[in-house]
This record gives sequence, structure tokens and C-alpha cells, in this order.
Amino acid sequence: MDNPDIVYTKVDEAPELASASLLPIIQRFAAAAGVSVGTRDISLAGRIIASFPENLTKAQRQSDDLAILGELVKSPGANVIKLPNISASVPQLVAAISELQSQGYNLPDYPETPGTDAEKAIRARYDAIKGSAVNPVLREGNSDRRAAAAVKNYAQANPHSMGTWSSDSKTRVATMSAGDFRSNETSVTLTAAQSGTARIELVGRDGSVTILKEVVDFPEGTVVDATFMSARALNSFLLEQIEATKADGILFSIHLKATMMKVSDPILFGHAVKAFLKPVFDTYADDLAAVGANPNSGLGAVLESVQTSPKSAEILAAIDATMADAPPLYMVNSDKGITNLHVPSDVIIDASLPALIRAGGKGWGPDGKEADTVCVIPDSAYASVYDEAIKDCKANGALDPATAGTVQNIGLMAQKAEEYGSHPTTFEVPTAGTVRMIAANGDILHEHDVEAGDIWRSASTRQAPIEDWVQLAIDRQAIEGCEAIFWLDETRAHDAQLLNYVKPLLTKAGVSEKFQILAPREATRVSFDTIRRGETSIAVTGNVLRDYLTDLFPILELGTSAKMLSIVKLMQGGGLFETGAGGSAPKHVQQLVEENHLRWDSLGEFCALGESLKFLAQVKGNAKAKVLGDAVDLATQGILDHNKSPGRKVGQADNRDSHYYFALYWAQALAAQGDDAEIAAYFVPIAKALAENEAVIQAEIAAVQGAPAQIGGYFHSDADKTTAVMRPSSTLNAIID
Ligand SMILES: NC(=O)C1=CN([C@@H]2O[C@H](COP(=O)(O)OP(=O)(O)OC[C@H]3O[C@@H](n4cnc5c(N)ncnc54)[C@H](OP(=O)(O)O)[C@@H]3O)[C@@H](O)[C@H]2O)C=CC1
Ligand SMILES: O=C(O)CCC(=O)C(=O)O
Ligand SMILES: [Mg+2]
Repeated sequence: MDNPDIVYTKVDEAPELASASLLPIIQRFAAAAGVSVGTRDISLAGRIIASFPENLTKAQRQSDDLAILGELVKSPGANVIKLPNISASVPQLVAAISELQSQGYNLPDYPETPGTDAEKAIRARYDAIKGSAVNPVLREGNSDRRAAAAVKNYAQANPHSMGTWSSDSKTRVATMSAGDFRSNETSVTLTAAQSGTARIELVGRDGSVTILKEVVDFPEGTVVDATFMSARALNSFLLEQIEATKADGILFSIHLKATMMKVSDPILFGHAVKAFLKPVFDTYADDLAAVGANPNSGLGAVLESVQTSPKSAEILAAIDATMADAPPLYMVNSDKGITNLHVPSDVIIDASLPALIRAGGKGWGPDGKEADTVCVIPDSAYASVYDEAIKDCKANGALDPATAGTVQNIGLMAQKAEEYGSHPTTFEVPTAGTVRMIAANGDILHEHDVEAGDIWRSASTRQAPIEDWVQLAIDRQAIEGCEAIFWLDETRAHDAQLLNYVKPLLTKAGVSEKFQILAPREATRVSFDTIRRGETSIAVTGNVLRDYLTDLFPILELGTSAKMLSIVKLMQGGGLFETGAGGSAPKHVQQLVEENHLRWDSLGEFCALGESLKFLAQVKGNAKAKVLGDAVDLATQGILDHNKSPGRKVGQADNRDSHYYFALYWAQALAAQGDDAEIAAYFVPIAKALAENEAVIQAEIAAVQGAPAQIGGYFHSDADKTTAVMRPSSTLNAIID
């Protein structure tokens, strides 16, 4: 099948609901200019279905669209609009499987403890779907994220509300000072002789050798890191912080990235669950093991398993007693008793800490009240960013969105760069010994003494992506002419290797004086000073800080990262246009189902669509696409100028209303432009019909709000039902179809 001019991804949750309303508008308008917009399914349910063809009927089967897209992004013609999708934790994966089974899909259960080879094979297929399985495949380029000028101007003119910061807030970041990934890191840049296939092995204390990974393939110039988290150091740190939090009399919280760090972080999360319930895990270790209670899947999963134990009443009572004696937990949903420790993917650091900082350093406690919070971030590599941000707010008060400048980001991301590509080379060490990484020529690249339970990992970053990233930073700085900072720490092993690339490249381009190189803490401080003065700073960062900073600054500056421009200039020449920098807003689905109001704001989609069309015009010399893209920008501006973004509450205008206005303004801009008379003539009657029927369309959309909505599934909703819910205006549909 030929690829359409633009691929618009099919995803999950709120953005997918929004697509049911927006995509028909986009396809209709684009077709008028001869631009085709097709879809590819990267939803969690779609990926599960595509993984088990032999279990399904012909009608149920689906192509492996992620694999198809993975190839497409390596071709120069790629033009993909990527909406946020679910990065599933085990509990989410299990829920999605069970929903599909209930719809008649004969899928195997997720084997929690695979025994037979067949179970291990099923588990391996499911594990490939788990966590952040989509983004790393599509991101064959580096990342450019920023607020479009119109969006930033709107945020300054219409500042969102911010919590108040008090200088005596007890909220603080707690991080490890030894034994963590940051402290144990070693890093090398491979010579020609060392390039090729490396292996990773564990030499036991008895001299036995276990191969952990047979083949890892690296070209010359790759920066290869290795490090480990000491389980012993982690546990004493966690126990210490639980005690310290109790003494402080505030909430305990832990912030990890169990989605993108899908191998290491669920294990760290499991340690936190065990530390928090230490007396229970000490006393009932065997009973918990007997019912398969897996702390890595969270307290929620443990509680579920305990139900099946003959000693369930006794164990549940012990859990209650331990919780009563522990510091209060930061809550995900205090009404429903869902704590920070229930599900590993509920509290994700990139989004959770900015939200806490935006709220004045407050989290929700079990009593449903806001309170100061200890924010545990075990590894110290990037914790200083949040520590410094919190200190800045304590000293200077909350950031003022009406006057704050902006921090843009250029992120090193291509080809699974750095920690976010480390899953195949991450291991929970089975027995004490030495983990060694041995290069093709026999050189020992890395060697660490480890104990059983330590988490060892290697991450790599290739030369071409590094060079591309530095060039992207140089280009962006030249366009903006503003402050630009490489957030790199000369005292950190990996960063020191990167700097060996960065500094000569800057010198060669004659732009060294335009860039600062600062460790994350110092860079945070300088960037806060800069935006408090109302100015712009470009943060040039690695992959993790790309993720963290593009939620942190947008959430403080704009209230949300959903409105960001997120462009991936693919290294093979194509373009990937992500919509926003945030996720798929699960809470929004709940609201739609309960009261038929969708508060998802599609501004990120509008911005991405404009960029995608202009990119199409540029690479394919398609003048009509340029006309469409320029008009999208005007429509987006119109949405902002006329305040047509969705309201939060039922009864207010919602996502569907905003799409009507987007269509209206887009059609009006196309009708009014003078570059293409044919397109203008085509859109004159459409713009007229949309404008004349404003009141009718608004009334038809408003009429459905308030009552529950049926979409026939959460992970795999029914297309017809979803369309009926999301396209309630027959007048609008008649104009669009
Ligand atoms: N690029 C990607 O594909 C990404 C995927 N994810 C995945 O998304 C899921 C949810 O992640 P989570 O961390 O909760 O983050 P989200 O960004 O989905 O949601 C956090 C909150 O931000 C607000 N929000 C986000 N987007 C919008 C929008 N377009 N319009 C209005 N409000 C918005 C909502 O606040 P409120 O409820 O107050 O309205 C929402 O509850 C996870 O599965 C995660 O892995 C996460 C990040 C990126
Ligand atoms: O891929 C994911 O799971 C999340 C991605 C993310 O948070 C980001 O890119 O900012
Ligand atoms: Mg993120």
C-alpha cells in the first residue's frame, strides 16, 4: 500500500477521541488540495492485536503498523503526525488484554511468571509492547520543542492560575549521594578497533561466566556508558527517607519514569513498595511469593494478589497497620484511595514534578487535602534540576506566566540515544560478581563489582546523532539569537565524553561564545533567572532532560505541555511532528464517559498539522500544501484570539466545539487567501456554510453534554459509537462530509 502524503497516527485515550472529530475535517480540507492524509494504528490495543495474528480470526487481524512506520521514518519521504499514545505498565497491559478478550479476541493472558517455553515466548511478545515501545521506534531524529510565538503570547495575555510558594515550604527533593547510577557511571568513546560487536558478561565470585548479552553492535565513535544502582544503597536510602518524611510530618512521594525506563524503573518502584511495607514483606515474604505478589507492578497489584492468599485477612491487617505507622502517601486519587505506590505508571516524573511545582509545592494527601511533600528521586543524575527549581520558587515565589520568558529545547534523541535506549542492556544482577562489557577487539570497556539485585545497565549514543544535535542547536540559536546552554556536567562520565564532541564542533562553526556549558543545577538556576526577566533560553540537552524540561517549563509557563510544538527532524530527511509534549490524559476519557464532555485541547494537533503541511510543501514542492499550512496557522491563531479552546467543565464548550471553530477559521483563511484561486473558490461556500450555521452547530453539540456517553471500550473502543459521540452535529457533518 502506498503511503499517504501525511500519516496521522491512531492512538488511545483522549487524543484518539479527539481524532474522531478532527480527522474527518483534516482529511476533507486536505483532499481539496490533493493532499492525502492516512492513518496508522499505534494504539496499545492495536499493537497487541498485531502481535498475535495466529490467535485471531482473519477479520480481527491487523497489520503491524508500528513496524511499517518504523521503516517509513527512515525514508526521506516520511511525514508523520504523531499523537501521544499509552506507554503501558503491566497493570495497563493486563487490563487492555482482558478488554480485548471480552470483545472476543482469543489472546493469551499476560504470563506474570512464565514457566514453560511457550509462556516465555508469549511474555517476550508482550514485553515488546510494554512501556514506551512506540516513541523510540519513530524518533529517528533529534528533538526541537518550543512554544509557537502565538501560543506563548496567548499564555502571557491569559495567564493560568499558579499555586503560591511560601519560603517556609517543607517540600524538598531527596536523592542518593552514593551507589546510584550517577555515581557509578563510566563512559568511553569507541575507537575503530573497539567498534563492532561487544558482549556483556557476569563473572561470578566463583569464577563462573554468565553471558548477559551476546551481541551489542556499535559503530566507531559511539559513546558507550555503563553503570549500576546498588540495591543495598537504594534500600537504605529509601528507609532513611521514609523515616525522615515521617519526622517532617509531610507527604512521601516517589517519582520515576517506569514507562520510558521500562526495565530499570519498575524494579526501583518495587523496591519503594517493599521499603514502604517493610514489616509486611519481612514477615510474609513466603506467603506473598506464594500468591505471586509482584511489588514491581505496584501496591495495587500486591493487594489484588493478597486477596487469593489463605492468610489474606491477616496480611491485609498487617498492611493497614504498617500504612498507619508510615508517613502519609502522596495520592493519585484520594477519593478512590489510589496512592503513589499503587501503579508504577501513574506518577511519571516528567509530568508529576512540574504539576507539584505549579501547585506551589503541594501534593494531595490521603485526607484529600494539599500538603508539602518529600519528592524522592533515587538517582541523582537529574534530581538537581527539580531541587534547584524548588529552591528558586521558595526564594523568589511562583513563576509569573504573564511575564515569564520561555525555555526552548533541543534534545539529543535520535537512534535510541542515552538512557532511554538502554532496555536491551539493562539487567537485574542474579548473583554477586563483576559485570564486564568487552569490545569486539577484547578490550574491557567497562567493569563493575556488583551484588545480587543490583541494577546494571549500559546506554549508548552514536556519533551521527550527536553531530546532528549540535548542528540543530547551532541553527536554532542562530534563528533566536538568544541565550543557549548545553546542560552538560563536565564531572559526569557520560557528559565528559559528549563534550569531547560538542566543544570542537562549536569551535569549528565559530560559535563557541554563543553557548554556555553548565551542569544541570547551574543551568536550571540560570534558566530560571532568564525567564524571570522575560527572556528566552535554549536548553540543549540529552534525551532524559529533553523529556523532563519539555514538561517542566511548559507546565509552568503555559499551564500544560499539550500546547507545545514538538518537531523531530528525521536524520534521513523526513519529518515527524509530535503533538504537544505530554501524554494521553486518561482522566479526560473518564469525564467524557461520565458526562459527555471532552476537555482535551487539540492545540498541539493544530500546531503539528501546520508544520507538517508546510514541511510537505517544502520537500515535495507542493504549493497547495503551503496554502493549506499557512491557513492552519491562521486558524490556530483564530482559536487563541477568540478563546475557542475547550473549557474544563460540563456545559462549557468542549473539544468538539473547538474543532468546529478550527474548521471555520481554516475555511475562512483558505477562502480569503490570494495565492491559489482554485482553493479559494472551493472554500468560499464551505466557509459560508460553516459561518451561517454557527448557532445550529453549537446547539447540536451542546445538546449532548451532561449524560453518560457510550464508546464501547476503553483501550479498544467501538469506532461507530465513538464517531457518534464525537460528531454529534448533523449540520456540521453534512458540511464536512
Ligand atoms: N508522547 C507520548 O506519546 C507521551 C505519552 N505519555 C503517556 O500518556 C499517558 C498519560 O500520561 P500522564 O503523565 O498522565 O500525562 P498527560 O500529559 O496525559 O496528562 C497530564 C495532565 O495534563 C493535562 N493535559 C495533557 N494534555 C492535555 C490536552 N491536550 N488538553 C488539556 N489538558 C491536557 C491534563 O490535566 P487535567 O486532567 O487537569 O485536565 C492531564 O490530566 C501515559 O500512558 C504516558 O505514558 C506521556 C507523555 C508523552
Ligand atoms: O514515550 C513515552 O512514554 C513518553 C514520552 C515523553 O514523555 C516525552 O517524549 O516527553
Ligand atoms: Mg515527557
